[in-house]
Amino acid sequence: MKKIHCLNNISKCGTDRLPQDYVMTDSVGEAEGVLVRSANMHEMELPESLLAVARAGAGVNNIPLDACAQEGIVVFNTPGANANGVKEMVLAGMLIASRDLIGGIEWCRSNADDENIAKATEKSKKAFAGCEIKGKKLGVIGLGAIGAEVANAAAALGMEVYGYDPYISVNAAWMLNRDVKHITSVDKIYQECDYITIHVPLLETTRGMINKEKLDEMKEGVVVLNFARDVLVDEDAMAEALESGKVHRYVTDFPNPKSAHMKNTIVIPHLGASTEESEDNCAKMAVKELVDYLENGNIKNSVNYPNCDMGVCQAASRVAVLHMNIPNMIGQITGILAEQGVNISDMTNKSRDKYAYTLLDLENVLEPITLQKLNAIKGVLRVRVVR
Ligand SMILES: NC(=O)C1=CN([C@@H]2O[C@H](COP(=O)(O)OP(=O)(O)OC[C@H]3O[C@@H](n4cnc5c(N)ncnc54)[C@H](O)[C@@H]3O)[C@@H](O)[C@H]2O)C=CC1
Ligand SMILES: O=C(O)CCC(=O)C(=O)O
Repeated sequence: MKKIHCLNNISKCGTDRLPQDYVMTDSVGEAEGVLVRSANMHEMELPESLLAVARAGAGVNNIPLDACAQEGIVVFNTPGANANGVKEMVLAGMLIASRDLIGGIEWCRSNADDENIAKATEKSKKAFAGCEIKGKKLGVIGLGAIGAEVANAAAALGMEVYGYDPYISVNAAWMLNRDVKHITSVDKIYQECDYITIHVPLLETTRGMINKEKLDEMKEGVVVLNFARDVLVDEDAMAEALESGKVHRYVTDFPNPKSAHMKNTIVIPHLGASTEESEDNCAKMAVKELVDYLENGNIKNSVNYPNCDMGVCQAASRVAVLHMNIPNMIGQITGILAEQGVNISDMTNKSRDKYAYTLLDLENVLEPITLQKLNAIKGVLRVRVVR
C-alpha cells in the first residue's frame, strides 16, 4: 500500500488514476509521494518516508529542490500541461489593458437603475475607449511552453511579435510560428515594444529582472504583463513607472499588499492555470510521473534529478541508487554487488549537475547487508528497492 498526500486540491481526474493499492493520507509525515500545486514547501520538514514530489504545474519555486535532492527525493513538474490556460489569460490581459473593459462594466453596474442608461451609454462610453492590439509590437521574454504559445497566438492576431530566450529548447524553437522574430538582444524588446510579457521561471538570475533600468528603457505608455511570478518585477520601480504614466497598465497574476494597491494595475488572483482543462492535464501528468517513479523507478520531467527510463522490471529485483555526481560511484556500487555475488542484468546511470541516478535490474534479491553496504558509500543519498 503506497501513501500519497496532497498539499493542494488536485483534480480528481489525476488522483483517480492512482493504482488501487494507493491510498490518500492526511498525514504528510507518512507519505511516499506528495502532490502539490502552489503550497510553499520551503519551511516544511521533509519526512523520511518521502520518495517523490510531483508539482501539478510548471513553476517549482515553492519547492526546496536542492534540499529534496540531498534527501534523495525526486521532484517532478508537468511541463506544458497548463500552457494553453495561461496563454488565453495573457491574451485576455492584453485586451483588458488596451480597452477599459473593466471600467466600462463597472460603469454599467453603477448605472443599472438609470432608466436612461442606453442614452447615457452613448455619452459616457468615450471614457472607456482604447486601442486595438493588431499591428502593435509584442515582446515575449522566455519562449518555453507558455511564451511560445503566447507568441504564436499574438502573431495570429496580427501583432508584430519579438521573442527572446537565450536558452530556448529545440522543441520550443520548432513550435514557433515563422512570423515570430527570434531576437538575441532583449533590449530591442524593452526599447521598441508596446506590450511586454514575461514567461521565465523564478531563479536567482531572473529575480527583479524588470527593474528601474529596464523600465526606463521602455517606450512611453507600454503595457507590461506578468503571468510568471511577482518578484520577477521590482514593484517599487513599477509603481513609480505607473505613477508617471511611463507604463500605461501593469497586468499581474500575483496579488500582494503592494501590487493590489498599485495605480493602473490589473491584478488577477493567480488564475492563469485555473481552468478545468489545465488542472486536469497537470493532475494527470503529475500522477503518471509519480506512479512511474514509485512503481518502476523511472524518472521523467524531474527538475532535480536526471531522466531515466528502464521500462517495467523483468528481473528478480530492481534497485535505485540516488547519489552525488562524483567519480567512482558506479565502480563502488557494482563492486559491492560483485562482492556479494549479485549479477546485474541491466543498468542505467545518468547525471544532472550535482546529482546522479543509477538504476539496476538484478538477478538476485538483495540481502539487508548488501543494502547497508550500498547505503554506506560516501555520496550515496538514498538506496531504494523498487521491486
Ligand atoms: N500564472 C500561472 O498560473 C502560471 C505561471 N507559470 C509561471 O510561468 C513560468 C514559465 O512557464 P513555462 O513556459 O511553462 O516554463 P518553461 O520552462 O517551458 O519555459 C521557461 C522558458 O524561460 C526561458 N528562460 C529562462 N531564463 C531566461 C531569461 N533570463 N531570459 C529569457 N528566457 C529565459 C527558458 O529557456 C525556458 O524556455 C513558470 O516557471 C511559472 O513561474 C506557469 C504556469 C502557470
Ligand atoms: O496551480 C496553479 O494554479 C498555479 C500554476 C502555476 O503558477 C504554475 O504552474 O507555475
